[in-house]
Amino acid sequence: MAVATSDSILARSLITDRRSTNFGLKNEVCRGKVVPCRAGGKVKGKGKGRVEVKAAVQIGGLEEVKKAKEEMGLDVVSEEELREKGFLGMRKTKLVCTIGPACCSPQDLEKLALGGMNVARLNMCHNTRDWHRDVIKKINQLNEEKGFCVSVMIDTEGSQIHVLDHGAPSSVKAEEGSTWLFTAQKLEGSPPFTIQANYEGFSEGIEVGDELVIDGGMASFQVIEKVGNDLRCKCTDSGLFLPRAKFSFWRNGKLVARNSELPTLSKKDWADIEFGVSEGVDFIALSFVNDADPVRQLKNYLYMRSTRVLAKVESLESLQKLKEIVEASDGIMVARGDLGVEIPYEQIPTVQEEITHVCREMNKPVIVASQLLESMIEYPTPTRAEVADVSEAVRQYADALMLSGESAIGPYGQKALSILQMASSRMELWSREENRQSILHQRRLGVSLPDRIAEQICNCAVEMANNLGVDAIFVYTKHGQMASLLSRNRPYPPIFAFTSDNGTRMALNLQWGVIPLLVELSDDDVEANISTTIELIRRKGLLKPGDVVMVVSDLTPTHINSTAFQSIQVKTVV
Ligand SMILES: Nc1ncnc2c1ncn2[C@@H]1O[C@H](COP(=O)(O)OP(=O)(O)O)[C@@H](O)[C@H]1O
Ligand SMILES: C=C(OP(=O)(O)O)C(=O)O
Ligand SMILES: [K+]
Ligand SMILES: [Mg+2]
Repeated sequence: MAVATSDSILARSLITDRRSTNFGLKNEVCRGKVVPCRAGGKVKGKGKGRVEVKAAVQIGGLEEVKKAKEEMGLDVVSEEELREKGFLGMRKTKLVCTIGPACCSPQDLEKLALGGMNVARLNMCHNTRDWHRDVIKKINQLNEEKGFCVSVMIDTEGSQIHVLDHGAPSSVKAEEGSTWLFTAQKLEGSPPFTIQANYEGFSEGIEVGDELVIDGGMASFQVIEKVGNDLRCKCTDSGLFLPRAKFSFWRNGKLVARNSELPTLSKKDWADIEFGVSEGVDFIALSFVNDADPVRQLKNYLYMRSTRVLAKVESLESLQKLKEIVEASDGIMVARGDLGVEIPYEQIPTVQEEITHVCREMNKPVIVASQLLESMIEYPTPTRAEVADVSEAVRQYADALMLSGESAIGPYGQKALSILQMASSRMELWSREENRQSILHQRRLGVSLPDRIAEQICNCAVEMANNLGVDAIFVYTKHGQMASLLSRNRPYPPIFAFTSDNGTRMALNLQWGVIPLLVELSDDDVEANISTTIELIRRKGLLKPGDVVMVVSDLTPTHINSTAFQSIQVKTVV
């Protein structure tokens, strides 16, 4: 252990702790002995914890490139929010908006970006690839020309048994006691009381007496006869068939598990994935993941690309294999729409809390999705119950909240987004005041020593940052690992994650409390990185004298002779 200090007592007191970590120093380990070293670098000490920050020395043509990149450093929305609300007032919970016909013009997309949309979601169930391509192009333009930082996610269609044809353009009502035929055969004309399912094997394993539930409870039927593959059913609970309404079968109060017969990644999904990759999307969300295999398969396919794979938890099977799915993926979506078709409603709140907890433990970002402000698809105000649901997801420390139809087809998408924004800021403040962060336990993640050191550094850094009341945490990251380990601890101050990898920047957009910035970073000069980035934020007038920044750095060796460097430093801006 080495210590940079003007005070030999501090150095000697550290000897009592005999573990050889490399906290705050190049990792030359000496046990039980104080070895004085001369520190280089460009940071001058000025009393305890007080330093003078000098601009990094920039050389020749590099300067131009660096300046250009710096301009992309902080996105316009974070900058504005920081000016308006200060470091501690910044929203930490990330916001995802589904883009649909109601919000796909450049003007609408810009309003959503200004309103705090961090990730735009494109649901490949709907519309054409050309339409999606056009939206991606508009978002890229907003990012490049107007300084936004909006990531793009595509969401696969996946395979699910649903209504293909119900004989009407919109909804059809089923009255209690009426008898209906469910078939996979193509319908000729619009025969009454007949529903076409999308999958030939939809009735396999289904028995007379089973219950057929539409859209998780919109309407219910009892199977009264099986004719070949067709099912004749009697309506036991009246309701509506909507386009693409979902089927689930129940026996003795339990779901008859059947989705596993369908492939998670269909031919169309692979074509959509190829499309997404060629368009450079940042996230691919996989629908109806039942185990870790399709996630691994897709990750292998994406090998060496920065595209992140999110698994949607929306089936009974995915709950049974939750941990292996979380482990294999880069993040999770709690897709409550379909999940509510597969498990009884009353289980959704506890299942959501469990999933967010597991994701947090395993350090994977989690999105809580579907029906957050459902009534706003029609009305300009949410129900109070919806606001309470949103706040609960924030209280559980989900990384992100998602709008679906509220933004895709509703006329009040921007307002819905502003409600998510306000409700999350409010609950984050309350959680901080109640000191709820400290209640959360975490399991150890890392196996190798460097991973364990990184994890410990981030855990300690956040505890220190909260106790000291620092204004911001700065971290330098290649793949986003250190930034996400800090985020996992849900610190009070925002985490400014500096990276020279744009893929990492866009992926970090989904992580709680992280403001990702694209900058040119040195591979071996930590002090230069620190002074350049502090200067970058200070030049914008966002850091002022007296502000305290905690700097966490982790430099992995790039060649054999160099050493790892991991440190926590607390700097007061002068
Ligand atoms: N790209 C799109 N084009 C047309 N309509 C869309 C699009 N994306 C979403 N929608 C509409 O918004 C609704 C809500 O979106 P989402 O929750 O993603 O889909 P779903 O309800 O099919 O699961 C959809 O039912 C659909 O009517
Ligand atoms: C987000 C979900 O998936 P999709 O909208 O694709 O059905 C869901 O089911 O909640
Ligand atoms: K989908
Ligand atoms: Mg779904």
